[in-house]
Amino acid sequence: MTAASLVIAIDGPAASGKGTLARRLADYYHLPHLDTGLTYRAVAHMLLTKGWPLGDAPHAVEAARLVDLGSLDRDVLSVHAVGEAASKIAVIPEVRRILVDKQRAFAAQVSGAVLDGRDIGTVVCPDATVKLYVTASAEVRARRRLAEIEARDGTGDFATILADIARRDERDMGRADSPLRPAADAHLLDTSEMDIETAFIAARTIIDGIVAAASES
Ligand SMILES: Nc1ncnc2c1ncn2[C@@H]1O[C@H](COP(=O)(O)OP(=O)(O)O)[C@@H](O)[C@H]1O
Ligand SMILES: Nc1ccn([C@@H]2O[C@H](COP(=O)(O)OP(=O)(O)O)[C@@H](O)[C@H]2O)c(=O)n1
Repeated sequence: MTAASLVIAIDGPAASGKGTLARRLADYYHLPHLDTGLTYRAVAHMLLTKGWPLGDAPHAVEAARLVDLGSLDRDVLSVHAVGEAASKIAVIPEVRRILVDKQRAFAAQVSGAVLDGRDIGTVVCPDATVKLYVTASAEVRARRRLAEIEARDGTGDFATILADIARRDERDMGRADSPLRPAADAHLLDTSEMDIETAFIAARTIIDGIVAAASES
């Protein structure tokens, strides 16, 4: 195996640190990175902007077709309310089908790629070279999200954020189409007691081990 075929799939619940890890790994291995959550957020944002209900499947499908991976604006889409809305439109199978096609095209680049989301190891890239399932306790995740919100606009309530995270976990893990769960061959990384650097080193150790074993075989 060569670095050119390295596809790293990272899944996990909200605020587990998968995006941070994905960006660090993409930088380290010189791979393009796609935060697939932004694609669901882009659909939700379009519906919210137009004032269409989040359960309006035909409009959500139309919005999904318009998603352009090259113009996903993280600053606009990372707002807490858009994440909440994204998990509501993410239950619509036709929306998932359209976005998964775009995500697979991204993963198929000759350079390889890093993708993070909820169903990368199970649905989008079932043949990924390495699959990581990043978790942390709901309390730790809520604390991280609160710190993030406070750093951005200075206001946030821990109990509300914890309840939002619990609701989002339930929706993401309980939906019929592509629920959040670790792929059978995913490596679990519980970052509850790891800082960002420690999680990055742990992930690299797993990836380098898999790449080395594959190049020997
Ligand atoms: N291991 C970690 N320790 C402490 N904070 C972390 C860790 N990983 C991520 N964070 C912080 O937690 C927040 C959520 O991380 P993020 O990568 O956006 O999560 P996700 O992509 O899973 O939603 C960010 O503010 C990030 O800086
Ligand atoms: N591959 C993916 C990525 C996100 N999503 C949905 O999109 C929502 C927002 O994803 P995100 O990754 O941006 O959310 P955070 O983990 O950053 O809070 C999730 O709660 C999921 O419902 C999905 O269904 N499948």
